[in-house]
Amino acid sequence: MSETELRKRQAKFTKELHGDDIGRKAGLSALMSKNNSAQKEAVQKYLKHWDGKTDKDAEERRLEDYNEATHSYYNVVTDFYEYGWGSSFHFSRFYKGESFPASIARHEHYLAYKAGIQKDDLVLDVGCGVGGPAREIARFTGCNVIGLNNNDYQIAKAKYYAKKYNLSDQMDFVKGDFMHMDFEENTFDKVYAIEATCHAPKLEGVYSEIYKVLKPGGTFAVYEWVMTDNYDENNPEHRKIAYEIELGDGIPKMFHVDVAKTALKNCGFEVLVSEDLANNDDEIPWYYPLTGEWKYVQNLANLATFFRTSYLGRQFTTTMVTVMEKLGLAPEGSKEVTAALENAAVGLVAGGRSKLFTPMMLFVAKKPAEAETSPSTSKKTAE
Ligand SMILES: CC(C)=CCC[C@@H](C)[C@H]1CC[C@H]2C3=C(CC[C@]12C)[C@@]1(C)CC[C@H](O)C[C@@H]1CC3
Ligand SMILES: C[S@@+](CC[C@H](N)C(=O)[O-])C[C@H]1O[C@@H](n2cnc3c(N)ncnc32)[C@H](O)[C@@H]1O
Repeated sequence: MSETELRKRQAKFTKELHGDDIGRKAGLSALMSKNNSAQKEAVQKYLKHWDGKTDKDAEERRLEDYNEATHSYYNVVTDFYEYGWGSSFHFSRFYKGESFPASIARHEHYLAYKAGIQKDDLVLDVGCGVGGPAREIARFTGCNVIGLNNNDYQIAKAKYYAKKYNLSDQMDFVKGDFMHMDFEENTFDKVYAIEATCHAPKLEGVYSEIYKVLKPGGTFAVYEWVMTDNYDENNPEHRKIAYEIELGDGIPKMFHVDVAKTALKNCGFEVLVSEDLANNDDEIPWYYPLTGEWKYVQNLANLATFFRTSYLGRQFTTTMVTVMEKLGLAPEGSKEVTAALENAAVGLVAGGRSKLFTPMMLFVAKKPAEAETSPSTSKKTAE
């Protein structure tokens, strides 16, 4: 199917699934408004690739179908993410006494700072979600942001929030696959990506597209999801953790940190910073909201978030969604989505505790000032 046909089909399906009036409802009330048969189809489209198989053929199929698989994943999890986490879909470090939203915002500010984003810069947010980080970074720096996303539902939501918070003049959100970007070469002053490029079937593909659209001398900063140096692909215990993360988070294949670093260099980037922000002595680990350990609760105002993300809260949500599905209040397949998200939580905590995995491998990379983009090279690596 051609790219244009796929886009049309995905846009039509989004209308069927979520209706026309996207934005006003979020979380469980948005879930309750979804079309039943479309939801069932979306859940099947996502889960068909995660049938427990970890052999090369199964992996190959997931890599090939990355666009549809991820599109379907975010069609079914976005409402749960907003309900449980908020509108920035990423992790962060936690300082003692710091509230949950403050730490999420600080993580975004830090990336903007490392990327050197300035007032009036034109910035690309690769895999922008519903625009939480774009809104924060635009306010923080005064830059202009284009958010790129292959999920129509999230784009509609991001546009709705930008308007609601009077930020439409500073940002726009466009549909597109980050493996094949439509922007002109040398367009953006800075590019950032937060916990999104791990959905790529090949990191060289997305990084080379970023290189292409970045101006010479421009900076790309990314929080990458990778398996660390402690990870051994041939160790079944390790592979199980990686698979749980892939399944629960809609990722075709978790790559090793060296794969990411090498990919950046192969695309022509000069890697200025390469640091695992999770590899530290922080008293409060990044994955604490998913562990349900009360000792880490920093702020009573965040109790609702803490409860929803904790093991107990997740069981509560699963039970509630199961009952809602039985009563016809939630669309069919919602229960399966909460089960997949449970895998995500378990895999992420196991990966975090064992330091086999990090969601915050910070890379800051520069496109050399004298760089000439050769379309043939960037095309070749994108394939
Ligand atoms: C998928 C990628 C690359 C990044 C997303 C990171 C996180 C924002 C999510 C990873 C697992 C998610 C879960 C939830 C919210 C968003 C995540 C932490 C829930 C807490 C949402 C509410 C559900 O009832 C349970 C979910 C568990 C997993
Ligand atoms: C975990 S979310 C992170 C969103 C956002 N960066 C944030 O922190 O809130 C990953 C995002 O990547 C987007 N994404 C995944 N694959 C993509 C692709 N091939 N092209 C464009 N966006 C993609 C998803 O739709 C989703 O918005």
